[in-house]
Order: sequence, then structure tokens, then C-alpha cells
Amino acid sequence: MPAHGLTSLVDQPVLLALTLIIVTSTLIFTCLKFKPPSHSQHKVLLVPPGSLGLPFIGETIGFLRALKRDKAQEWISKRVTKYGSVFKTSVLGCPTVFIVSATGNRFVFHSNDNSIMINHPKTIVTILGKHTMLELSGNLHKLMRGAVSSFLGPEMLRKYVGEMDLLVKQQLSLELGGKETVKAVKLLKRLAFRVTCALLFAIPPGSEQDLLLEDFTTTIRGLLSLPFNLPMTPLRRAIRARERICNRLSNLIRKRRKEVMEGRVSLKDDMISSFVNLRDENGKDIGDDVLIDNLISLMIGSHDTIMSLLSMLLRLIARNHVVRNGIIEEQEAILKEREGVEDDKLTWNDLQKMKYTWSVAQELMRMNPPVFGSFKKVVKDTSFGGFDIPKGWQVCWLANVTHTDKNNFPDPERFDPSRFMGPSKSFPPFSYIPFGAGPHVCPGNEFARIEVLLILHHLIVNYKWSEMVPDEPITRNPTPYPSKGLPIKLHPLEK
Ligand code: HEM
Repeated sequence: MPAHGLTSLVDQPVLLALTLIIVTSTLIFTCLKFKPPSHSQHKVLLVPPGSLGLPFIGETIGFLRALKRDKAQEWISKRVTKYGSVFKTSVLGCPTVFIVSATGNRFVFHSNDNSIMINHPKTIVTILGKHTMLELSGNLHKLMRGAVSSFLGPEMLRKYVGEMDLLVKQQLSLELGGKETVKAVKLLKRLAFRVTCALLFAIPPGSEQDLLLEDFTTTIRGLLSLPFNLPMTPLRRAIRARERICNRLSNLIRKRRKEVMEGRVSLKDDMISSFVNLRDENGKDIGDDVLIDNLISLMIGSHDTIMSLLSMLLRLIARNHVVRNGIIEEQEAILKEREGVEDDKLTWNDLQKMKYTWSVAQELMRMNPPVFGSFKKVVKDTSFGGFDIPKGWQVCWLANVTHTDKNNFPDPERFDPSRFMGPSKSFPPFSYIPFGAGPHVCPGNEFARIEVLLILHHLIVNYKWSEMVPDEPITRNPTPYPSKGLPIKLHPLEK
């Protein structure tokens, strides 16, 4: 596999040292011109305990290295033990407060005095664009979210099931036909990208899709990288890839506008067609820059997370016979019930019966969530847990830590899908948050569920598989996946 974003810088000492020298001198120069915020002249703030690390770089390198090795939880737990559940550090170019509790998550998602605004780290905003839905608030957020949600709501999802099923079957037979081994991560990434491109954006399989996927893979590696736009860094490569993506999407939007005007496609056909017709509260067009940033976020959000969840599921199924047998039993029962049904496509009702399979996915997301957490910016001095958090700092919500808190999930190290099987789930609010929470909670969670279940169904009823690399470690970049790409041996099942 090519070097991943973080590896290229974090694991190459000479390049790293050179980068640090250039960056530090630039920042020292900037700092000489920097005026401290006015509040520090008047009031002594009681900021949380912790270490801001090296000047400017802070603790970014250690944090990113831990994240990449899927050890962020240990990195955080070490600091929680030393400083408590509210601690300060400095990562990704900004002093940061980690708040490690369900009440902390609630505070970050729902600060009701507007002291916390969405503002992701510089690398994320540079790559997703400043108009990404994740950064928007107010009317424009409502408008974009409404447009996206109308394609991800139950009515549309019921419509997608058959189409998605057909697509998944076709792609799997194209990709796996006659093969004895396959690298599952690449396969699942391509598959998830093809499904969302075809169903949500009406971009058919072909060279356009392949070139987009190649560039998206490069942009994703820059999302959580050192925030320095220098030659040969993951961020610089990601920015170049984003420029190419913008050109392609801009052409696509122009083409789709024309098709909508000529009545050749309907606004309901796909998200791009619906986006081009959006108007703000004054009846004005939404600019192409807003549309492009949101398409980029959607294209990344809708395939990388699914690749991550599915590759971790395939790895788990290869290792855990109890889970494997449970899933086989459930999926074969569905096949059996469908015997004699003429239309061979799975239906919405079939998916509702896959309760055990989905609870395995939910338990996996508890122990290893695809999105580890996220950052928000403090725009007004605020406080939490008796500590002041100054304006300009960032706060971080985390999924891993509340997911493995024994107060929320007894015996948290035990893999136990039955936690999600009961009639009512009794987790405290904001303790299980693989899809986030608050106004920016993931609108694609149900879409993700049906896609994951369909893909898993077709794999499990047609193949057995075994891992080719024993004890393959997990990497996070930024979603978790087996670091060597999960090469597997396929054993087609007799029909
Ligand atoms: C297993 C799959 C997925 C996981 C774990 C996941 C997780 C998340 C999380 C944690 C957030 C909140 C981020 C934040 O607050 O900073 C989010 C937001 C979002 N997700 Fe997902 N996601 C998944 C699949 C999808 C899919 C399939 C789509 C689209 C088809 C999608 C579209 C979005 C969008 C548009 C947002 C931004 C919403 C807003 O800002 O209002 N996601 N997702």
C-alpha cells in the first residue's frame, strides 16, 4: 500500500525535522506580530490542567501518531489519569480542551449560550471547504441539511433498497468473480463509492468515478495531518487533489443545471440536480462554491465511514465464530423465507429482520467507532466543570471514551452485541454517539445501515473468508481499518 498521510511525515525523521524548522521559524515570526487576546489582560483564567506541549506544534505529533496506530484512547486515558476528565493540550494548531464524559459531550453538542461554534481544525476545513455543512449554521445549514435529508429519509431509502441490492450484486460479481484472494479494504472502498455515486449523485461507473475516487483517497489522507501546507506533505497533496475534484464537480454541476433546465432530469433524481435548484431565503441561487464543498463532504462522508465499518466487520467475522454463526443463521433464514419469491431483490422488510447482524455492527462501532470524535471552536469565553475555556481555543468530543466507560457499558472490553438487541436501550444520553449528536448528527445513518446490511448479506451467503495476515493491526486515517488492507482468502460456498 502507498504511504499513508501521517506516515509520510510522522515516520520520516529528516523530513519531519526540516518541516518543524521551517514551520517554527514561520510561526515565531507570526507570533512576534501576534497580540494576546484582551481578556488575558483583565482576568486570570482557571484553564483546565494539562500540557500545551511544544510551542506551536503542541502535542500534535504524539496525538496523530496515537490516532494513526489506533491508540488514541490510551493517549487520552493517560492524560485523564494525570489531569482528570477535563484537560488541556494543543493539537492541530490550536489549544484544545478534551472533555471526556457524556455530560461533556452534551456540553459540546448543545452549548446553549452560543459560546461554542462549529469550527473544525484547519486541515479539515481546507479540504472539505469552508462551506461544508459541518461548518454551517443558521438558515444555510437548514437549507443544505434539508436538501440532503430528503434523499436519506425513510421514503427514499425504501426506494433505494432494490436498486442498491442490484448494484451491490453486480459490483460484487464483477470484483470477485473467479478470484481466490482480495484486498478487502480497497474492494469495500470502491464498492461503497460506486453505490453512493450511482444512487445519490447519478454518476455512473466509469473513468469519471475512478478518477474521483483516486483523488478522494488522497484528500482523506490530509484530513487529520500536520497543518502545514509544505511540499510533499499529505496536506499539500490533499489540496492539489481537492483542486482537481473541484474542477470535475464544477463541470458536473454545469452539465446538471443544463439538463434540469432542459427538463432532461428531475430535481428528485439525485442530489446534484436537487442542489442546483436550491434558493436561499432571499430567493437567490446558492453559489457553486457552497454546492461543491457540500458534495465533497458528502462523497467523503458516505464512503469512507462505510468502508471502515465493513472492513472491521469482515475482520471480526473471520475471527469470531460465534458472531459468524449468528450472522449466517440470520441471513440464511432470510434467504429461506424468500424461496419462491419471484423478484430476487432484497426488500426493506428483509432488512428489518437483520437485527442480530446490525447489533454486531453497533457493538463494533461502540468499541471502534468510525469517527473518533470531532472538534468545535470556542467563540466566546466559556466554562465547563469549574474550568474556564478561553475564546479561540477548541473543544473536542470523543466517541471512544464514553463508549468504553463501564458506568455506561458494563464489562466494556467484552464484545457483546446483545447490548443492542433488547427492546429498549438503556444507555445514558450522549454516551453512545457513533453518528454524533446535536444539530449536526449524521443524516446518513439509515442509509449506512441499509448499505452495510446489503453488502454483508451478499458476502455471507456466497463466501467464507479467512485472513491472510495474522494479527493485522488497525490504523486510523482518519477512520479505522486493517493497516495492510485486509487481504483475505475467499472460499465460495456451494449453492
Ligand atoms: C457508518 C457510517 C457513518 C458514520 C459512523 C457517520 C458518522 C458521522 C458523524 C459522527 C457525524 C457528525 C460529525 C460532527 O459533528 O463533526 C456525521 C455527519 C454527517 N454525515 Fe455521517 N456517518 C456515516 C455515514 C454517512 C453517510 C452514508 C452519509 C451520506 C449518505 C453521511 C453524511 C453525513 C453528513 C452530510 C454529515 C454532516 C451533517 C451536518 O453537518 O449537519 N454519513 N456522520
